[in-house]
Amino acid sequence: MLRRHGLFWLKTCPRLNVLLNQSIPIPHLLHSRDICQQRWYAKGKRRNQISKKELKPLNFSIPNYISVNKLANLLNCRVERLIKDLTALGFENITTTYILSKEYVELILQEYNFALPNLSTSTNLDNVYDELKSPVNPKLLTKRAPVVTIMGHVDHGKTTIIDYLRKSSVVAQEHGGITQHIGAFQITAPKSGKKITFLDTPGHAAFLKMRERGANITDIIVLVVSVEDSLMPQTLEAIKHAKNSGNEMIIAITKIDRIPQPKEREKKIEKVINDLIVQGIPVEKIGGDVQVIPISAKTGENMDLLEESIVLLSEVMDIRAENSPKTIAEGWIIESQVKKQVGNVATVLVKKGTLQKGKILICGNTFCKIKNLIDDKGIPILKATPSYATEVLGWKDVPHVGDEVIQVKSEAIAKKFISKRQDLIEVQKNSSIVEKLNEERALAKEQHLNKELEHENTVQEHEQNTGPKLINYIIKCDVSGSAEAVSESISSLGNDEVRCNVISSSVGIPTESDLKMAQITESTILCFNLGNLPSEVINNRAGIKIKQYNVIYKLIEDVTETLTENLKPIFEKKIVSTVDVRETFDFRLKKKIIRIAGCKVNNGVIKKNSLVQVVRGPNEDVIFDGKISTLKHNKDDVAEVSKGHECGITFESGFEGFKPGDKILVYENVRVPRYL
Ligand SMILES: Nc1nc2c(ncn2[C@@H]2O[C@H](COP(=O)(O)OP(=O)(O)OP(=O)(O)O)[C@@H](O)[C@H]2O)c(=O)[nH]1
Repeated sequence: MLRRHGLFWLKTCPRLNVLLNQSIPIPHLLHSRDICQQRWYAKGKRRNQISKKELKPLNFSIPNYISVNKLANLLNCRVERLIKDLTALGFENITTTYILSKEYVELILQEYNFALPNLSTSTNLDNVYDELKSPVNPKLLTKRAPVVTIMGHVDHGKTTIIDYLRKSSVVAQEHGGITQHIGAFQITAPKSGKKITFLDTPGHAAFLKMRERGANITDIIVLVVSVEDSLMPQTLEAIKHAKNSGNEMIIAITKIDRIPQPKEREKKIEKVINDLIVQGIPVEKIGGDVQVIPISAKTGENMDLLEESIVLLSEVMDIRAENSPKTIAEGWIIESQVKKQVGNVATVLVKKGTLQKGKILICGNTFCKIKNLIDDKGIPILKATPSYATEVLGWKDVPHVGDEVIQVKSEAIAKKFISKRQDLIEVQKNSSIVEKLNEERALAKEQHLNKELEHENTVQEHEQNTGPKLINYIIKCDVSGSAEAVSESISSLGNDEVRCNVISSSVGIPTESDLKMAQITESTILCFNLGNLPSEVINNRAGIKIKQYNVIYKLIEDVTETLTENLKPIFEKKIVSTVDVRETFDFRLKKKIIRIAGCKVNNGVIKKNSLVQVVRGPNEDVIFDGKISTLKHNKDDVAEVSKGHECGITFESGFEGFKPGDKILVYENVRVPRYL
């Protein structure tokens, strides 16, 4: 493992002395590529100074992964020497079986003065498709409609505003009254006749990620605040996102019809405005440019004003996009799902260019030849221009929400780039497997050493080493946005003892391979918004637990409960009776003399097999902790003796160290309820 901080290059590597006085920050091990790149960069000058003559030819090809032992063989050096050099390079706890990735091997080979073939390029998952895009040509920019996101606290009225705007009832169709995924649609503002595209972001905290994406692909954020509640936690969150995204903002104070009394209404609106000022929003009242519009989406009061404000602001912003016949189309996936009879469908918000039937799009690991474009009213359309959100049919696989869509010239190009991307994913996956393997080996070694030093609390140490207990889940949802959101909201649940572990999250009914994966990983499958599941899934032969939900907080509650049940039990002693030792008797049984405590029960009941502590003196020092062995009343064995009665007691493990004046505390171990 690499050291995370401090000087990286040490004196033991003579070629590295040049960097001795530089402190190179070392990022987390996972970013091995970055680490290598930093080192290459830091050493670039020095590298250029090494003449070609000094370099040794490399007569083997560098494998993607190789153990330290095998590398030493290839380099024809002793493995102890290689380990020493690796330690000097910043690796820790290196063993002969430690696996090195190609990037590290390249670095090491350079240290050993080998001539390297072309180094790994800096292509990564974020930029692998960049070369497909066309550079922006300012001359071709034309006006486009603003993309508006409505944000705010749960139940403050986002859906009702959208509902009013498009005059269709969305509120009534939703499960649990919560908007469960981003919907997008374009309206023509009735007064100005200008177009506005709305993204309907969900109000529940679980959908934070989707909302973040909404904020990033939007031009204007309409922040909805209920006049009755003023700013609430999710309003503050939305303000934070709005500030971070740098989008323009308009405030809509909703539900004003609920306060008909003008003076009282004015007072409440004032309070909301003041709360906004406290949050650093430059509203017009203090000379800022953020407009505040009190509205009622129920009665329609001031709704025209809100639309006009959006149109006006977008005019000022002069929002444009490139859309010439040659422009390569780009956009974002804002929703995706598998639809019965239609197949894979994704809503694409067009950023530039035009989507048309027959064009080919690439997105993540999938592509599509556009079969059809459908607008938000379910009507097929011929093309979708910038700022338009349209359902795109024809995807080979369901694309992920938030992923970028880029037009490509042919299916062959799409396939070529997808395979390039998949190679990168494979490398990344293998890297994490290798890292895990290296860590497991290091842990095993550590545990082996610990075993040698083992003493009474070894078990406890082991528990600490192995980390929290993982409760595994596989998530299946109707749309990929929900799958991500559900995964996001439960994967942070847990503590140091028990944690939720999301094995996978995807769209669609659980498949055979999901069930297999659940069996191998002992996972529960959480189904969200999937409707009725086939009985072969519910009653699967492997007995995999399948749980179904259509309200997100019920799902979170359930997972939390399961995690809580898996917390280690904690017991507390509860005293149920106290007994005084008054005298002691010696009783001869065959050849053995047995000592009996002659006692009186002060309160409660003492039972045969009761757990007891014998305590002594004013500090009640415990001199015995265990079970009683026999309980007698007069000369008879009895099951229990209650308050006020006398009894004779012997103790387990032959304890006879009691004397008159001692006290016996009878207790029960009571399980203490635990919470996450
Ligand atoms: N009287 C009145 N009621 C409103 C107004 N706006 C919304 N409501 C009501 O407030 C409740 C919540 O409204 P929604 O539009 O579902 O709120 P939301 O912010 O979209 O909620 P989530 O999707 O759960 O985040 C519903 O019962 C609406 O009828 C308004 O302007 N006036």
